Amino acid sequence: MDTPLPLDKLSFGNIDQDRPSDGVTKKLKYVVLVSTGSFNPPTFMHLRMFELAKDALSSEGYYVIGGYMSPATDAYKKKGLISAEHRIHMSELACKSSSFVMVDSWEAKQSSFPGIPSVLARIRNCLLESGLISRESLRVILVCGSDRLESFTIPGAWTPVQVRTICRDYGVVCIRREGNDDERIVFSDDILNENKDNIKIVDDLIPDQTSSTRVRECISRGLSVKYRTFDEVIDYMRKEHLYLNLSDK
Ligand SMILES: Nc1ncnc2c1ncn2[C@@H]1O[C@H](COP(=O)(O)OP(=O)(O)OP(=O)(O)O)[C@@H](O)[C@H]1O
Ligand SMILES: NC(=O)c1ccc[n+]([C@@H]2O[C@H](COP(=O)(O)O)[C@@H](O)[C@H]2O)c1
Repeated sequence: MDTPLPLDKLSFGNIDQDRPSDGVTKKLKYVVLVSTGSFNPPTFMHLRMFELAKDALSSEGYYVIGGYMSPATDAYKKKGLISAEHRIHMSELACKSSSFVMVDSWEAKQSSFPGIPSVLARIRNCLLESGLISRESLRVILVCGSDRLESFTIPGAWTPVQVRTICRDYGVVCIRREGNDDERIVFSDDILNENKDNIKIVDDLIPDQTSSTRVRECISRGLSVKYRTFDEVIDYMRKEHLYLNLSDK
């Protein structure tokens, strides 16, 4: 299925002006951030992750030119996962407030589960084919939370090839979640440890434990989710009667 990658929010800025003031002289690299997830529904935290990753990478001399949320396909079959159509639409509503984050619906439209390396490769290839950026100056980096990083170490959840590809060929920015000991996770796993220089762990000064599960739970109990996610997402969920009954699927 031909799904064009949206490019409208990519911004190359003025790379000299944006050079960090701490005298970092290494050549700036353009970064595109990618977050895969169910986004069932998207929350403020899903967009905050991009802001946190961008701040962290900018301070190291990288230049973040854009970001993509990649909602999972229905073939992911996670409990309570509502249709990709709704999740894509809500992710698009969530991204409206961002100057640089877009939605790539390619993964969501696949009839089988493509796996994160394929999502990252697809985004990188589309960007290179666009002619906007050269292979040497582009880095595509996965943004995730601690639970995803930890899942890389759970036997059977991923193949070693997938984890190595993600960490070595792309890189990971991990946003610490629920006070997780991410450093220990990296240290105690062979593949993560051998790629530790490509894994950046980021703490939010204001940690936020919002999760989609908790948002769904609030909705099903008739509780407010205002200030947990975007008003447009709330309006959409209300209009479409989403998550009212958690035993739906
Ligand atoms: N509060 C948070 N702090 C750090 N990372 C988060 C947070 N919420 C979500 N993430 C990360 O966002 C990515 C996409 O998450 P996902 O869509 O699975 O949301 P979730 O809140 O974990 O969902 P669910 O509760 O349905 O499992 C994952 O890498 C996840 O770790
Ligand atoms: N082995 C794999 O490739 C694998 C395993 C689990 C999750 N995922 C990814 O995680 C996303 C879903 O995330 P959550 O389970 O956090 O909602 C999907 O987009 C999928 O790409 C991939």
